[in-house]
Amino acid sequence: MTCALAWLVHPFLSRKSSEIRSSYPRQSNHMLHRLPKLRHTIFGSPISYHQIRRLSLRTQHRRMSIPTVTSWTGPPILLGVIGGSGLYKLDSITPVAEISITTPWGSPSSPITIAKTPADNHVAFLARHGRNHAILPSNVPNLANIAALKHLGVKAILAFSAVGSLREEIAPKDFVIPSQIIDRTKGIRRSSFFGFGEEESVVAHAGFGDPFDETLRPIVYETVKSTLSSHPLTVHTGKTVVCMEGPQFSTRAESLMYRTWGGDIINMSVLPEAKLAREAEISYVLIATATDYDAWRPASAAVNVAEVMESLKANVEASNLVTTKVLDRIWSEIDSDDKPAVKGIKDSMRFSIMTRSEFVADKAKSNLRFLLPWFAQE
Ligand SMILES: CSC[C@H]1O[C@H](OP(=O)(O)O)[C@H](O)[C@@H]1O
Ligand SMILES: Nc1ncnc2[nH]cnc12
Repeated sequence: MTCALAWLVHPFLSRKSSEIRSSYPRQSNHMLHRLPKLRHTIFGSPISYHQIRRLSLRTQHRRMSIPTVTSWTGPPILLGVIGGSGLYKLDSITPVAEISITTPWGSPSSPITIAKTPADNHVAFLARHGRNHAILPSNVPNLANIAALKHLGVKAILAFSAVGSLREEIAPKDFVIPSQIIDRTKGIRRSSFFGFGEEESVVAHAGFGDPFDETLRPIVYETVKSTLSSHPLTVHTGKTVVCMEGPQFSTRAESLMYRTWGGDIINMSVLPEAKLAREAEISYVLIATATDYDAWRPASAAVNVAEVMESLKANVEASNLVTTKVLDRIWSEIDSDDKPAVKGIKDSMRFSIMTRSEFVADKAKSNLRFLLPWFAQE
């Protein structure tokens, strides 16, 4: 049944291939000539639009009619968007290129789409569970996702997540911009760029008291609220998200316990994503969309995938509407290093790393410089 439902809601699977092809604007060679500012390189050498065009035709993504590149030298990409369940692409903004990046921590969940907002700002989008939703929450390559976005120059991430509601007043289809997190993951996900792998001998303790960026959170809340003001739903903020391991949903006893702990909503994805963004010195905000009442309501059936899917379609439509406004609004808060949302986090890890650089192995240094270019340079 799960498969059948996934098939129904998945935007690619549920549509004919001809529809998919035509949903992306075609860029003729002529149009590409009219974008002189977009310069791409492959292995450091500049390549022409004709080469990009030829390359892209060789890939499976040619049906999207956007070039596939391995690095980006076009306009700055200050904002990253991570799409969650149901949000495998952004329909409301214009894709201009696709980037395949490999990081010291592997490849991201999906190729990264560079897309243009209505105000012509370039943002990077990736699908957390992959475009075919084939990656379980416990298996999401969070380090690669965050490192790839940071490497592209991203200063803030707007993440989307489908969540269960632990409160009567948060109804399915409501939006929540949470302010706190309770960690109920089970230690099976790597949750730090430090202390593991090549970076085993590097100790760092990032501050995480306010897990979401407190400058951007109220701005995102106000923008989402005004964008959806005519919709029959409520936008909440100042709530706590419980992040559980999954993939199974909670028992009724667990769901009731999370309520006594102060949990308001529950998902399986915000961690370690938010922790890794903090270590990468990227401001992070979550837009959560409620899909169900989890398992705490005595008279209601406990959540199942069918219930989640039912809300998901409306949530995805509303999320696409929200992105048309919120991306440019966030951009205006991060377009210079003097803005509080950038200033507050830039260089913050300089004061969190305990290990002196002379004790760090060369490989660990080069890996960490992919993320934090200033690391061990002095
Ligand atoms: C599809 S129900 C459970 C699944 O949905 C949420 O995913 P995401 O946060 O990526 O939207 C939740 O965290 C679980 O991974
Ligand atoms: N009830 C729930 N528990 C965990 N993650 C979810 N994502 C959507 N609904 C959820």
